[in-house]
Amino acid sequence: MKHFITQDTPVTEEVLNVIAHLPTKSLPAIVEDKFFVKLSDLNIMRIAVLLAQKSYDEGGCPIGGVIIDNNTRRIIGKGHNTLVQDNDPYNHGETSAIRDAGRQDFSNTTIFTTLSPCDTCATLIYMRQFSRVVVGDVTNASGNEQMLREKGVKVDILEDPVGIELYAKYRAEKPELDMEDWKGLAAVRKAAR
Ligand SMILES: O=c1cc[nH]c(=O)[nH]1
Repeated sequence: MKHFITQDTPVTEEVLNVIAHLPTKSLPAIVEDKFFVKLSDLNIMRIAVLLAQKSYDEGGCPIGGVIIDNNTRRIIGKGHNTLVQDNDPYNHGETSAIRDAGRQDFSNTTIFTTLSPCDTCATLIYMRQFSRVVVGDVTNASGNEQMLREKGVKVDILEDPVGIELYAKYRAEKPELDMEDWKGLAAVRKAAR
């Protein structure tokens, strides 16, 4: 059957939003491989930011992640933070995308994250041997980029102004949630002392 999104489909925000919302497992039936080849790093980061927006709209922390195969540029995993939605003390944008991709060899893949990875996500990124991480926001948070480079992960900064604005808005609205999510409950308690 012909794919719904083909190599001739223009790369628009609306199409990227559909891809963000579709289950990853359904993508091969709906999106032609040649469409993925057309997507630039900026386009993939937009998908991650649209996932961050989805989380924000659900009342959660606005951080999204997308994992692509370096050769085919096909999306093999994606997700967003669900600390609030799932009442899960640890489901970050990156871990959500990694869980979606499953237990596999990530050494020929790139993970896009809308926010600079926290200590735990950064550790997971090098422990699972990702070849590259693309970071969409080092304005609101940063710190693990150098460590990742030293561990052999290629780090590219590709800031997305919409994602940066969204995160700054959320932080201003929910500073405690931001701190709990990024630094843990220990940091929240320390700040309250
Ligand atoms: O890397 C991070 C940090 C905070 N929250 C996330 O979802 N990811």
